[in-house]
Amino acid sequence: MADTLLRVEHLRKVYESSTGSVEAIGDIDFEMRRGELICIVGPSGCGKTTLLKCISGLLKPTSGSVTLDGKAVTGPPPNMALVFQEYGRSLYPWLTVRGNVELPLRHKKLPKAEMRRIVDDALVAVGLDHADTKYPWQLSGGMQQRVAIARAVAYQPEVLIMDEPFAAVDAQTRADLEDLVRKLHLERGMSILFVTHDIDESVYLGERVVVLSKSPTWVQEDLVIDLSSERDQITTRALPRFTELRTHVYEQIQRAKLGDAVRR
Ligand SMILES: Nc1ncnc2c1ncn2[C@@H]1O[C@H](COP(=O)(O)OP(=O)(O)OP(=O)(O)O)[C@@H](O)[C@H]1O
Repeated sequence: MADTLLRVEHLRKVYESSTGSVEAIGDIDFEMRRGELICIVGPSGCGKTTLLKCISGLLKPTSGSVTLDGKAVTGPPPNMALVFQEYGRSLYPWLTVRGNVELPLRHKKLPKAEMRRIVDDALVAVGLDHADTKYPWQLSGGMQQRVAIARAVAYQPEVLIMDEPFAAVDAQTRADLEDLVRKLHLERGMSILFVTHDIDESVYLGERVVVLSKSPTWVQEDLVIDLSSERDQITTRALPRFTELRTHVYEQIQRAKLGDAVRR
């Protein structure tokens, strides 16, 4: 694939323990181009977190490989950022918003003015430029998740991995954060791999939706989302094509749950 950023090849993961072994990932293969926004969906417990842990170098696969920007992933890659569902646990309560966003940049030893410029830019990008001196516990859940996203933006990773990032916020905040992700992708060309349980969210956000089978998982479908890149919560979700796509993904997940999809 031209300009491949991330390549997952024949990835398999079996958890071994004293009580036996669990094959979480059967055989996963997919590629992501630079600048793409891909959503991953699948039935509950199918192996999404295991897959992300292998991609982010936190877990060693049993076999197969992950390659980022041409380099084999054998530990957490420096050019990757992660945003998780538990924003409360990913922010340091004793640091201000600015301090939290700055933290991963500190080892880059940037001149002070450059660091300030990058952090200011990231805070503006997520709409938190007015809140830089606040502490996480003074912010709403949605604002805290914006801080986590600003930290990832400031770090300027090659790829941003998001694991169910909006599962713990209310519906209105979730819609705003989805639009923030679309904006970062469109305006900054960020490459984003986004795992979600929410079928509508996957179709609204993604340029592709990768549907995983039930565990031990494999890629049941890799669907191109042929909606315009300019999306908005009201008109896009009201399009007949949006409804067709979400119905299709829904049916695929039902098949995945039943385990009746046949691997070609
Ligand atoms: N450390 C572990 N040891 C043994 N089995 C595990 C371990 N972690 C996960 N599993 C098993 O691997 C399978 C996939 O789990 P995983 O958490 O990756 O799925 P998931 O799709 O992220 O789940 P959810 O939809 O609940 O977020 C499940 O059967 C789970 O019980």
